[in-house]
This record gives sequence, structure tokens and C-alpha cells, in this order.
Amino acid sequence: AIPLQYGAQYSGKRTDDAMNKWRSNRFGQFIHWGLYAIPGGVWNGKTYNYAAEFLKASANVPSATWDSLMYQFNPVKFDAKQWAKMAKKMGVKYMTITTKHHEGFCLWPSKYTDFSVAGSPYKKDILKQLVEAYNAEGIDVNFYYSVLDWHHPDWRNDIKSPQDSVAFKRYLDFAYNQLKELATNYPTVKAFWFDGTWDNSVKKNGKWTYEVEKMLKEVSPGVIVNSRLRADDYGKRHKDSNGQLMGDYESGYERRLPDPVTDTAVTRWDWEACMTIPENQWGYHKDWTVSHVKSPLELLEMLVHTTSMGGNFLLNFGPTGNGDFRKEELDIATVIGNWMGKYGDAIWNCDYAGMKKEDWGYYTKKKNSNQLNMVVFNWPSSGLLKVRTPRGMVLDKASFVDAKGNALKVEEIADNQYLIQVPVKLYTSPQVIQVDFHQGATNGKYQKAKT
Ligand SMILES: Cc1ccc([C@@H]2N[C@@H](C)[C@@H](O)[C@H]2O)cc1
Repeated sequence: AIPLQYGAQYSGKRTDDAMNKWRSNRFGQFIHWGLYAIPGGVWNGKTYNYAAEFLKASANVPSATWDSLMYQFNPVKFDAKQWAKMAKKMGVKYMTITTKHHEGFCLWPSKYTDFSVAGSPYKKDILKQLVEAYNAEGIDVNFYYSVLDWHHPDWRNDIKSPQDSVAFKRYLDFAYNQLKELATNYPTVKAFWFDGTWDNSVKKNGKWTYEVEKMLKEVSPGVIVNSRLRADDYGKRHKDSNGQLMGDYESGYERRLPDPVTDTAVTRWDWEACMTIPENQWGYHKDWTVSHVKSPLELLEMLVHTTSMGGNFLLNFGPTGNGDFRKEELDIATVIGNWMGKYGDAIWNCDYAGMKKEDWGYYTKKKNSNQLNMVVFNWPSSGLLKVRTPRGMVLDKASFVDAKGNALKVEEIADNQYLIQVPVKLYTSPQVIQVDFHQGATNGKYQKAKT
């Protein structure tokens, strides 16, 4: 192994209460909110199709012009309690809010910059209201923080001179102080989601990323940081020069999911995927006709897919400059919430079942139980659901989770191969079948069909 000072601090999954809770949450709401929500992807009457939170770059807006959007930030419809109620109904157990995105505008009155809500007509602390409202609904709050900062004069994309070093050191001190301020002033925050760490300037400062993780865990014991914060002694990111995952969970899946057949290695560590509703919009964009907009059922399948591989699914919402949500997002929250209200037990506190992926859908397994969930998206015209179990796992009975009394016919057709008989009909949402099993040896011959 290569000796490292700033590499991974431990190997394997954390098993403390804070991480167990993070893992059991499974479903989270990402919120991207900032000055970019005001123009919403349109500048001087021209619509820019690229991600709305990048409009400053897409439309080549001079910094002074972009930064003056602060004087227009006054979200008169913002109601943290209403946001939290919507999230509760949707079935999320955590929410991750952009405290500061690449534009550098801060949603809290930071004492280290004037470029914050304090300098806007709105004035009030948005993070405080959100943390209180979501925590009151029993929803954990995590903070997204962009290390990349287009506003701060000392930001550098690379270090090409002694002057760059001096300036960037000032920037890293600024960011360190902001992060300490966030962890200190919002002590119920459970995790920090770092972004904007891909530039050479940050990769050349692996020590700083190590020190940020160390400081946050001192200020807020149990707090969780994503792998995207971290660079090691040699600038390696996410996994260090020895291939060890840094931070507490892998955060490389952005707008994409691991393949349930070929990428099962991810089940060995904690990970989270974050996902947009349109193809690629994190901040509010006025015109969603510019790309495909995922339907509630597409997104629900991604949530189940993620849970089935032992990951967390962070679904993004982009509130408008006025502080309300667009209709498409409200509709998605309703449809997913209705399903979670009935079948959330197949998501919350569930994990990878260690079984081979089948065509009909995904398995999830309730932690510390012999309860296996089959979430069926592709209903079989044969009326038969194929199940292959690992050696030593024997299926006992199966029923629809909302018809526990009606046992389904479970037939063992070969060693560790079963067929579950179900009615052939058209469903308009995924169905959940609960299977009880026990560890034991099959008796080697094929038992007659059990009902
Ligand atoms: C090339 C690129 C840079 C930054 C991003 C940011 N990461 C996501 C989580 C959003 O914050 C997006 O703005 C996306 C793509």
C-alpha cells in the first residue's frame, strides 16, 4: 500500500447510529435554490437549454451583472413549513439543500461574506427556517456546499503561480470558516454534500479536504461527508491512491445509476445517487420543454432500483425565484407520495437482498429480518415470477403486501429456483409482493407445489 497522510480514514461501512439512520433513510429530496432561480434559464429574452444553474456561464453574464441579482432575491411565496409538509407526504426521510452553489450566493447570513440573503431584500435566514421546518416533520436535513465559487475573488481553478497559492489559501480559509460556521450554527444537520471539487486547485489541496472532514466531525460528532469532498496526497478523488473510498459514502452517481447486474460491487460500500427530473436541470428552468421530463413512475423505478442495490436516492427539486414549486414537481411529489404511503416499508430501512436481478423488477430486504420484498414493474404475461435464491435460502410463503391473507402459490422447480404464481392483469403502478424465507438447505428433491 502507498503510505498516505490524507487518504481514506477507515475502510468498510460505518455502523454507528448516525450512519445507520442515514442508510435507513434511503429516499431524499435535493433542493437547488439560488439567484439562478430568478432568471430561470432565460437571459435578455433568450432561452438557454443548458442547466439553469449554469446560466451565468451559458449566457456569458458579467459577474457584476449576475451578482446584482441579489437585489432581486425576495421569494415572497417561500414557506418552509409548506415545503416540509410536501416532502413529508412524498415519503422522503431527508432533504439536502444548497447552502451555496457555484455562484457563491449564500442562503444563510454568513459572517464571512456580504453575498448572502442578508444582502437581499429578503434578509432572513433561509437555512434556519428549512432546518426547523423539516426537522419538525421528522425529516433529517443535510447541507450541500460548493467548494467552487465563481463570486469569491480568491477562487482559482488551478495554481499556476505563487500569487495563485497565496490567493487560493485565502479562499480555502474562507471556505473552511464557512463550513465551521454551518456545522456550528445548524447543529442538527446530519451530513455535508460537497460539490465543485474537480478543479486542479482543489486536487492539489488534498490536505485541506482531509482537514475539513476532520473539523466537521469534531464540531458535529457523527456528521457524514460524501466522497466528492476528498482528494488524497496525490490528488486522487473519491477513492484514494490505494483504491480505498474516502468520506463516508460514494457520491459519484449523478443523473445515472449503477447497473443491477454488472455493478453489484457498489453493494459493498454506502453510496447515494442524485437525480434530476428533466434530463439535466438542477436549478429552476422556465422552459421544461427543452428536454425529456421523467414521469413519476420512471423516478419511482429509480428509487426502487437504488434501494435494491443498497444506495440512497436523492431526487432534485428546483423552486422558483418566488419560493414555490412548479406543477410538474408537485404532481411527482403527489404520485410518489401515494405509492410510498402504501409501500414505503419496501424502501425505508431496506437494503440489497444479495439475489440475482430478475426481469420483473427489484428485490429489497428489510434490515435484520427474513422479509424479502419483490417490487414488480414488469408484470409477467405468464403469471409466473421467477426467483433464484442463494444457496441456503429457502422460500416459505409469498403474498401481495396489501393482501397478506391470500398466500400465493410458490413452486420450487429446481435447486434454489422458484416460480411464484400471480394473476395476469394490467397494473398501473408497481406491485409489492412480500416473501418470507428461512436459512436452510433445500431437500434436494423438488417439493410439490406449496400453497
Ligand atoms: C459539469 C457539471 C458541473 C457541476 C454540476 C453540479 N452538480 C450537481 C449536483 C448540480 O449541483 C450541478 O449544478 C453538474 C455538472
